[in-house]
Amino acid sequence: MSELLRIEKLSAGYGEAVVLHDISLALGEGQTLALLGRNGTGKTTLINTLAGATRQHGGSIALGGVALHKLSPHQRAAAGIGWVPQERNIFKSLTVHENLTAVERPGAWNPQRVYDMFPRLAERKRNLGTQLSGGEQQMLAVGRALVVNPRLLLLDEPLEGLAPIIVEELLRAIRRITQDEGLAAIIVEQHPQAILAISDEAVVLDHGTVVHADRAASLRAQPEVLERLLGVAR
Ligand SMILES: Nc1ncnc2c1ncn2[C@@H]1O[C@H](COP(=O)(O)OP(=O)(O)OP(=O)(O)O)[C@@H](O)[C@H]1O
Repeated sequence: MSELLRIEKLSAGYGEAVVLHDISLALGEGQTLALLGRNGTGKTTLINTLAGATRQHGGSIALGGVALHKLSPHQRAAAGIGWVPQERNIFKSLTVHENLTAVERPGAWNPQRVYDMFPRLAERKRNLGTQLSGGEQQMLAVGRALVVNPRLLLLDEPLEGLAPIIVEELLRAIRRITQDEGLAAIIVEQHPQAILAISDEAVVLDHGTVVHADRAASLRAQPEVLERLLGVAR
């Protein structure tokens, strides 16, 4: 398996404030990484740093051997970063279809494939972003990241605040994207059960640094470690 992402001795934060310290990790092509940790431990900051939305103070990030440091968020999207931020950030004044076509780039994913995966979005094709439920907005945010045809998908708490039936639908889609289609992904979650089950690797952050890294299946099989690191048994 060839390497897709390499982060070395990364420190980053907001303005002068340094939130992430000395983070090193690597991810292979097609692999899924569960990024775990309690509230406020730096998960979103790491995702935002990969997407280019924070200030990098030191260290390096390379995607497919290309250094990201000097690239803007837009250039990082072109380099292969697909970002689904915690706030979803869909274009609320555009229709579902326009949200997808506005950012579409050539590749395997196109709006029709997104509609095949999320039939609810196909039904809402001509609705504005303001007319969507939270779950539909999240599906659109995932679809919008996919039609950019990224090499690495970043999902920041994609299941947060959604009804159980929508969580199931999104989990099925994420499984299809990462396992069947083999797209590499980093998925942030505070509640590890569902995400560890569909991930290859797991990293736990605390106080802005990596405190545990393991195969996802191995971490999932150690409830006492999960309890100690995250305060949950499974
Ligand atoms: N815009 C910001 N400016 C300054 N500090 C920030 C900003 N956003 C987050 N922080 C700080 O960075 C630290 C890590 O926050 P972050 O949101 O990355 O954690 P998290 O693990 O994603 O938490 P959560 O699960 O609550 O989203 C926190 O101490 C937070 O207060």
